[in-house]
Amino acid sequence: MTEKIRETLRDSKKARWTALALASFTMMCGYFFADVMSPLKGLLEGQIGWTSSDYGTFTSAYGWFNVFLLMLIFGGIILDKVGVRITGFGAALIMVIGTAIQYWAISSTTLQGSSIWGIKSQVFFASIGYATFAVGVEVAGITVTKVIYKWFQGKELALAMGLQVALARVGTAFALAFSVPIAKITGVADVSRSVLVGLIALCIGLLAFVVYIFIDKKLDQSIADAKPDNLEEEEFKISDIRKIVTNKGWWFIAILCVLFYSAVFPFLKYATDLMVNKFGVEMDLAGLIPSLLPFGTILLTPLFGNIYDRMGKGASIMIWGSVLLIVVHLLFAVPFLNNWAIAILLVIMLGIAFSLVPSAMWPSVTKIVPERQLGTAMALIFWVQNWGLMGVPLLIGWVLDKYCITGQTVRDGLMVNTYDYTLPMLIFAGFGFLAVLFAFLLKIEDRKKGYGLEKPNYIR
Ligand SMILES: C[C@H](N)C(=O)N[C@@H](CCCCN)C(=O)O
Repeated sequence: MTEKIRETLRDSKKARWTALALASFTMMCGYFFADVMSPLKGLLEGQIGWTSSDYGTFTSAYGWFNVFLLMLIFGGIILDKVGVRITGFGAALIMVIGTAIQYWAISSTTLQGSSIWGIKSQVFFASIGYATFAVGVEVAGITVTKVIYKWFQGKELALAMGLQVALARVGTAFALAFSVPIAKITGVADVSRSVLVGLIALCIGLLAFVVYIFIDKKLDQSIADAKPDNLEEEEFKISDIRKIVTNKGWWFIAILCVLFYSAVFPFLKYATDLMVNKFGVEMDLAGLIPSLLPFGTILLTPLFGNIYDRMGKGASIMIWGSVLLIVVHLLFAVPFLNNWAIAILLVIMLGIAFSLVPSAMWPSVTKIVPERQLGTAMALIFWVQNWGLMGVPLLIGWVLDKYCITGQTVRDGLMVNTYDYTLPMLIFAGFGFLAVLFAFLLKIEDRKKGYGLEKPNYIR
């Protein structure tokens, strides 16, 4: 007698894609807000008198609570202990609270003129708001990974994760493209207006997650109904943290992650300046070339995810993506390749690398650790990654000031330094070399342990 496999809600295409759309929408709003201030640096200086170091303090706040107060790790543990509904709701709420604090700080006139611990009060509270928001958005990021695994395991797992990342990139692209127009919409520039739009978007994102909670409850009910013997699943224990950090495969992914992302996100922070100094692009247009990066990844990340689902080769995809990263940064370093058309080509190639690695890396984590440890494992990877995202921009800034100043010039009526970017680009290429090494180690470990990284995710 053949036993019929009982279906759960995840077998309904409509239900699982709706669940993905809701959770990804919340993340998209988070990514929009994460970058809403990036194009406003000049306006912040002009409108509310922020200096470059004020702006630097504010951006570095992203890691304050996540890295130093270990909030990200606590978030992962909470996720594995209490599940996606409470954690996701809490994370989305924290994003809203952080954003509201930041909006209050930026729009308030009462904070101007005073300081706290040597930091302008307005910068201080805006940074506290941003640091709070960062806890929410990072914990939401790991929660969404678990949400996607819950719905898409054995199905279109990497495609779904790729689509989630693609929607997040849409959020980033919207912030880069529309933050300045929003601030200037009435003709009088007001940076707080863009922050307010981000706050409204996040409130809608919170509502979307509330709707998700209802579908998630139905999924759990359908799983319980379908389980014939009603076996209790093993629960996450604090001792599982030891199991994660003694897992070599997990370390290889965490190190690959910090190396790869350190050669992309921190590079983007200096890319506009690189366009001016090396490729001779006008200041006003220089930001346009790096801003092309998210657009390519919107199409390519799900495409590569789909390839991984159907054909496997996850570890190989990560190796190829890291090799491409080296090629891009080495070509950026070659002094005579200084035509802006080459810069565009290299950013497009970087976009391909930045689609290849994430499309394979995040689904691969689910093959290396069991579901009950997924939140904590992801949180620990993000934590390691956040050190790189915080430290590498500081390292590059220090290298530029110490070794790369070539002279001075007048731009926009201000005397500024000119830089030779060869050394910073070689440093980024060095991260790429190490990333390839760890991607290979991961592939070898996969062969030894049989994680199935080279196998398709889709079980027909
Ligand atoms: C910045 C954040 N820690 C991060 O690494 N985000 C990834 C996407 C993670 C997707 C998890 N479902 C990114 O590439 O933006």
